[in-house]
Amino acid sequence: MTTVVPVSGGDFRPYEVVVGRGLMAELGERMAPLARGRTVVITDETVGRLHGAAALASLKAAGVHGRLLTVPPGEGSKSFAELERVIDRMLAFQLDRKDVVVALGGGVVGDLAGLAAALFMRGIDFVQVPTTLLAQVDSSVGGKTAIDTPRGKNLVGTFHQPRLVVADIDVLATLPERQLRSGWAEVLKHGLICDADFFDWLSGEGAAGAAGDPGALERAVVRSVEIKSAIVGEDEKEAGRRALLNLGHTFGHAIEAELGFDETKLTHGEAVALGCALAFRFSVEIGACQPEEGAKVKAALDAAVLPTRLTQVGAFRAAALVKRMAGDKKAEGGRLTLILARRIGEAFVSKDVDAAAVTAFLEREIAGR
Ligand SMILES: NC(=O)c1ccc[n+]([C@@H]2O[C@H](COP(=O)([O-])OP(=O)(O)OC[C@H]3O[C@@H](n4cnc5c(N)ncnc54)[C@H](O)[C@@H]3O)[C@@H](O)[C@H]2O)c1
Ligand SMILES: O=C(O)C(=O)C[C@@H](O)[C@H](O)[C@H](O)COP(=O)(O)O
Ligand SMILES: [Zn+2]
Repeated sequence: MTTVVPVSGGDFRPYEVVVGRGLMAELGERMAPLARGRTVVITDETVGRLHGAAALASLKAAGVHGRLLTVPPGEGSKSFAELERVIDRMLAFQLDRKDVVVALGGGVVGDLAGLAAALFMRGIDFVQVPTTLLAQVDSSVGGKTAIDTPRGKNLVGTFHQPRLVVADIDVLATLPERQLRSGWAEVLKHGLICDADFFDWLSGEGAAGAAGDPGALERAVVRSVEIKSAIVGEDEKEAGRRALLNLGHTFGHAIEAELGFDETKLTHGEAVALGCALAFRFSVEIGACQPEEGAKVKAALDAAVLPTRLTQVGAFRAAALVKRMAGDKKAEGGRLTLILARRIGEAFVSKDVDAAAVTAFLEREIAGR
């Protein structure tokens, strides 16, 4: 069964997220009304090899001319250098304002291609065809596009909403296990933010999704997209409620930056898992949340073989992590903003968090206490 989740609200043009099986074959047909001219399919080398031909064949069958533009796989492609190269190729292909970019890949391709589309001739349309679980449940929806700088994650970017998102559950069959589990962290995050029943299902019967069961994956993708769509519709530019989607990310992004964005050490999803565990433990420590809730979060993450302790990941300095956290986009005047929780399913934005308390907390975590 195919599910269509609408994304609408605020100032942006509404669009649909289509979730189901066998959708790659329908890509051309679904895109034809948007792509009056040509498309460039931006992908990475791995996804291009596995799914590029199917995407191009589907476009061709619908009379849409497409060509592939390939970037190296990995977080390193979210860079000024790669952005420049991609835009230069788009100019060399003589794309014009009526042409459409297709982002075929995980969150890295989506963030980079989305930013290239936003900048090219001051902005052209783009379509997200997410091929990782993480991209299907999170990065393909909501219009955040960005590259990293050595100073931090996603520090240069725009809000540029896609015209359409096509999430084919079948493409997840080729995804390595570790990537599937990374995406699962963002799925669990959606339950933790605002849907305790969803979290309970994910921790029980639904956990089959983390092991690749397509039925459970489909349900997890649909519910995640519904949750994200509702939040983005209310607050596109993260003036308030959208910051909840950053649960686990203030810690997570700092940890990723300290590891030099090396996903062989820690993927984004793993960083989010660890960040969620830390956010719940800190919430317990300040008395906002009961210890049993933190334990349930850790159990769900452990079951998905995701990290929950800094000591599992590497050696860190608390002061260095807190310095990174103060440079996060949610920080105001260097004062920390954290997403904390009252219970599973009820996260809240906490501004002006005491940096000394966070440092002391992290020192204990680093010492394994
Ligand atoms: N814009 C947003 O709202 C948002 C949300 C969450 C994450 N992100 C960003 O997304 C990025 C992480 O995305 P990701 O986890 O998808 O990583 P990724 O894009 O690097 O993909 C992970 C790996 O899986 C491979 N791959 C992708 N699809 C495949 C498939 N179907 N079969 C086999 N291999 C496949 C890729 O080549 C890559 O090596 C981070 O940069 C993060 O900051 C953005
Ligand atoms: O869409 C959002 O909003 C999110 O926060 C989703 C996050 O999972 C994602 O990693 C996002 O890219 C983080 O954004 P940032 O603004 O904290 O860089
Ligand atoms: Zn994320």
